[in-house]
Amino acid sequence: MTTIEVTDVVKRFESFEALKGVSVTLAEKRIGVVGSNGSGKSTFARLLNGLVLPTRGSVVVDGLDTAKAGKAIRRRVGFVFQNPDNQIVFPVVEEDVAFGLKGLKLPRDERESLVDTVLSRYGLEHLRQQPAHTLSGGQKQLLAIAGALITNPACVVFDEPTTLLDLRNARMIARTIREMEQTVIVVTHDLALLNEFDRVLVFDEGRILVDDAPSAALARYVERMQ
Ligand SMILES: Nc1ncnc2c1ncn2[C@@H]1O[C@H](COP(=O)(O)OP(=O)(O)OP(=O)(O)O)[C@@H](O)[C@H]1O
Repeated sequence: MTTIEVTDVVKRFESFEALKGVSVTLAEKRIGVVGSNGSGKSTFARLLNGLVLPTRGSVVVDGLDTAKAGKAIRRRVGFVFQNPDNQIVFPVVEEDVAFGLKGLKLPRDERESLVDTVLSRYGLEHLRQQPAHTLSGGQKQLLAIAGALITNPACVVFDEPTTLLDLRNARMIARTIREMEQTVIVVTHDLALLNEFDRVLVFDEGRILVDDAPSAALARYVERMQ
């Protein structure tokens, strides 16, 4: 289990405060993050593995501060972006999925075996030689998840993982997330995705407005949106 301690975080982009003092400790296995457009959810998600650093305050992951140990934290906390096209960097599926292993200096057979395992876990083994840009939207999202998981992070942050997908692929990704062994933190507008989660945070104008079990938190969110 991963514990992430966010303490009094302000994030400013030039003069705009996207986060206005957020404090929360995340230690549950499945945490959802919802809120209106521009409320700071993506900024919060990116803080959790040091993709964004706080202007004030701190983010500490299992005792490591994101401002000082970003690289070690990104091995522990993976990130899946909303649009898999932003995450796919190599032309061929098997090369792309292996990207996270670069720099780890693994022997070739060990690397190959990790690639085999992760491709088969996400049902992508028959596509391994295929150009990544020819995959369907759902397959690309699975490839992005496979690429984030190949280094076996303890926690994975998803930023709107089902937004670009059709119903069938959205359901497949939802099931994939539900079945993951890792700690997952999911930013989404798809409230049904969070039904069986442990905890839901509702963001509003750069602050956490509600922090509760899914049914209570989502009811407050829906009420507020009316
Ligand atoms: N790099 C940046 N530079 C300037 N402003 C930014 C930057 N990143 C985010 N913002 C601003 O911070 C605010 C919060 O953005 P964020 O992406 O965190 O919202 P969000 O809740 O994820 O929204 P959405 O649901 O639309 O994805 C927005 O007003 C956005 O314009």
